[in-house]
Amino acid sequence: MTTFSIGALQVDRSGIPVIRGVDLEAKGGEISVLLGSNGAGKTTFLESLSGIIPVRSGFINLDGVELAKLRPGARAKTGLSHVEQGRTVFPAMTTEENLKVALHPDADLKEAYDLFPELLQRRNVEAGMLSGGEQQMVVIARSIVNRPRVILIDEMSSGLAPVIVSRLMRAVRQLADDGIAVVLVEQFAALALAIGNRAYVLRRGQIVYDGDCAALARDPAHLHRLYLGDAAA
Ligand SMILES: Nc1ncnc2c1ncn2[C@@H]1O[C@H](COP(=O)(O)OP(=O)(O)OP(=O)(O)O)[C@@H](O)[C@H]1O
Repeated sequence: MTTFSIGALQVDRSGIPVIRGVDLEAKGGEISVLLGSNGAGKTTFLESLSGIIPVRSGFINLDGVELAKLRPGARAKTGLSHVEQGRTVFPAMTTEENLKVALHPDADLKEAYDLFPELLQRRNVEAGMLSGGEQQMVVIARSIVNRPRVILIDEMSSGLAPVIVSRLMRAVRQLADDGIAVVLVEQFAALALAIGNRAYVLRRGQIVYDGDCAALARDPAHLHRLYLGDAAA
């Protein structure tokens, strides 16, 4: 079973420490939910894992392979996939062309369409013409065509209607049930905790909660205090 293990991670932005000694473990078959208020460092954390920005120190280990010094493409080849914020489809290309962009010659689109069968009837539509929810489906589906072991998902729900968000959450649960280790950064804390296994709360670049999703979901007041820190004490 996949183990994605991050330890003592430190990341700076413009010379300022943003991630300050983070430990996190994500296991295959599980959703690790990462919560935290705006500016806590969630996007910076995911970007440092996939190699978009460099780490200052610490380790990023995927099933015994150390990733922290590898380029983004090499990290992807070891099985790490990153669904970035902002639904970055290629608008002039069709749904299917978008799905094929990152496809290895020996891979196929079956799993992408199994995850989101609704994309089949939209396969020849230009991605720029799709709804926001459909575009998010394309981006998530594209992230699995090369069979990653780990998927990092950043704010997939922003600006989408609740019924679409629920649909996406079900799909993300399906990915974990298929054995992938999912790290889910999400503003809709209650929805994410409902499908997740392990929860982490990040505040000012440090983990202030590491525990069960269900326990945190049962105690919204605790979650609120974790978000706000001393200000809520
Ligand atoms: N390109 C950058 N250069 C310098 N500082 C940055 C840059 N991007 C983000 N930061 C700073 O790093 C900190 C963490 O930002 P980050 O976007 O990682 O937080 P976040 O938890 O993802 O927030 P949000 O929920 O708003 O996306 C913030 O203080 C932010 O101002």
